[in-house]
Amino acid sequence: MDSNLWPWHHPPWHRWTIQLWIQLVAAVVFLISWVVLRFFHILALIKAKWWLHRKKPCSVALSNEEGVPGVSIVKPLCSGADANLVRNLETFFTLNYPKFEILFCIQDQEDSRLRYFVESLIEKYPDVDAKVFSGGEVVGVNPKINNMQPAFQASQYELILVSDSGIRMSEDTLTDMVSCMTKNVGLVHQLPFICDKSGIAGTLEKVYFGTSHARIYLAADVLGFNCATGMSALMRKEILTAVGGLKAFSSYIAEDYFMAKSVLNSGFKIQVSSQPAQQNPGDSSITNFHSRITRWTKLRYAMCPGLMVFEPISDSVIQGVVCAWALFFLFRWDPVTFIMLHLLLWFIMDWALIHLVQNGPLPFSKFEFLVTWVFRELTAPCILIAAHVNPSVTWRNKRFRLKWGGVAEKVETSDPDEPSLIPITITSSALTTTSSPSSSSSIVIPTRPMAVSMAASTAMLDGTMPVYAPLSHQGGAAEKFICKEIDTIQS
Ligand SMILES: CCCCCCCC/C=C\CCCCCCCC(=O)N[C@@H](CO)[C@H](O)/C=C/CCCCCCCCCCCCC
Ligand SMILES: O=c1ccn([C@@H]2O[C@H](COP(=O)(O)OP(=O)(O)O[C@H]3OC[C@@H](O)[C@H](O)[C@H]3O)[C@@H](O)[C@H]2O)c(=O)[nH]1
Repeated sequence: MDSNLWPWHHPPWHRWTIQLWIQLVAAVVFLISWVVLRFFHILALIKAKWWLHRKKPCSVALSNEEGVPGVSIVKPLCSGADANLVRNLETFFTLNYPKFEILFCIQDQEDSRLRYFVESLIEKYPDVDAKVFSGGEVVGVNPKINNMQPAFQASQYELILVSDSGIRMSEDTLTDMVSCMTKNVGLVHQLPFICDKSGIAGTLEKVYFGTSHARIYLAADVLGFNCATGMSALMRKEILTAVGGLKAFSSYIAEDYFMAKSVLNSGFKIQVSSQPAQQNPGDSSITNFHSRITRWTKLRYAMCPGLMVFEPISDSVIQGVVCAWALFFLFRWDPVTFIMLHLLLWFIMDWALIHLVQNGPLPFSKFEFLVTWVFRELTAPCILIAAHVNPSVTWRNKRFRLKWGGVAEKVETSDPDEPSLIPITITSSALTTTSSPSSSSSIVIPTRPMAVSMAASTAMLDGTMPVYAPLSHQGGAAEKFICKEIDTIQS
């Protein structure tokens, strides 16, 4: 090739410095990453279009008990304010699957609030086989595994569904998942998604799980990478038992990734179910969302350090900037025009993807989507940076240090995140008319509004304790939550 011809604005090849060669290699790598990411985007769209929300779940019709595999549903529950908990749990009692048991795992033996909620539901649905385990068993570092251990050991069926506390089910979700568990499949997981919610935090979560997360999750699934998250995962018990049961995963915080790895190592496939997971947390906030996504990023970096390079390159803003530079370096293309076109294409593909994942009208306008999408894409690089700043992870007020490979160790702290407790008597009529608390015992309630409402509702429903809450919550959100909670249980 005539060395003066290309790239025409640089000196001839034989006069190139090391620096120019490095720039050339970087430019080519960036442009390849652009093509690869568009390919991932297209794969995700195809998978979403042809796999998600299919009318007939997978292949088998599972309508009666004959020959149907039984499912032990393990529900790890731990204290924390969540106004949707009862409604979410109730959806497991109304599943139309013919053969299942629900094993509730209450982490804290003293947690009378959770016990009350669970026992009320068990009483309301006497035909559903449900049991309560409390206190867990310490078999390792991961508190979710410790919490689930007794239930796992007592489980009677061949399939285990690990289902996090914030998950809702439609009547046919379990049927859909089981029918995806074909002969060579060992784990069926749900694409994480989120229920419709009003408010900025709900919109942000929906935009994230419907675009950025769904893109990489579905593409990874098509390409056969292990991407399973453990919020809703149906597994063959024999595979877990063969590697030592849940205990085998207790040294990791990302137990979900390692469970899926075991399934793959045992020669089985993992399969994404056709219904996305319906996360329905009652305590959505932008802060909660960011700390959760940062925690997940830290877990991924510890497990697969290569992602520290690949994830930034696959970020829309970072990729736009580096590719704009690459095209300028190689062809003197206008960087601003490229970035605008790049973001527009990315936006349109994300818009199409979220529609496929949602499979119905979105609970926000196009304008709200645009604003939230821009916010999410601009803050995404900050999350990647934040994951490097502090290597320890905080999960439900417990802190862990991650080692390379994903093994975790607990960091003993004085729990700075633990809310301070202050008891203040509430004197609202909305509270006092629904129970007659005795004054013989007392409870202290955290200052956070949601926690106040939940703790107060327990006391109300028990009818045995006086109710305390900060005066600032009287007549406000706390009371409304309490009344809603009581209605849900009593109806
Ligand atoms: C030029 C090439 C660009 C390649 C870009 C690759 C970017 C990969 C980014 C993310 C990896 C997949 C993330 C899936 C969502 C995981 C959500 C999550 O973090 N969940 C955790 C908590 O539940 C869980 O413990 C983690 C589970 C899976 C972690 C996956 C790790 C490694 C997978 C490697 C796959 C790379 C290729 C992806 C191809 C699309
Ligand atoms: O100390 C704990 C923490 C959590 N859990 C349970 O673990 C489940 C997931 O907890 P959260 O909702 O706080 O966390 P996430 O949704 O981020 O979890 C996700 O990341 C970490 C993985 O181990 C999980 O499998 C995955 O679902 C819940 O059911 C929760 O009750 C415990 O039982 N004990």
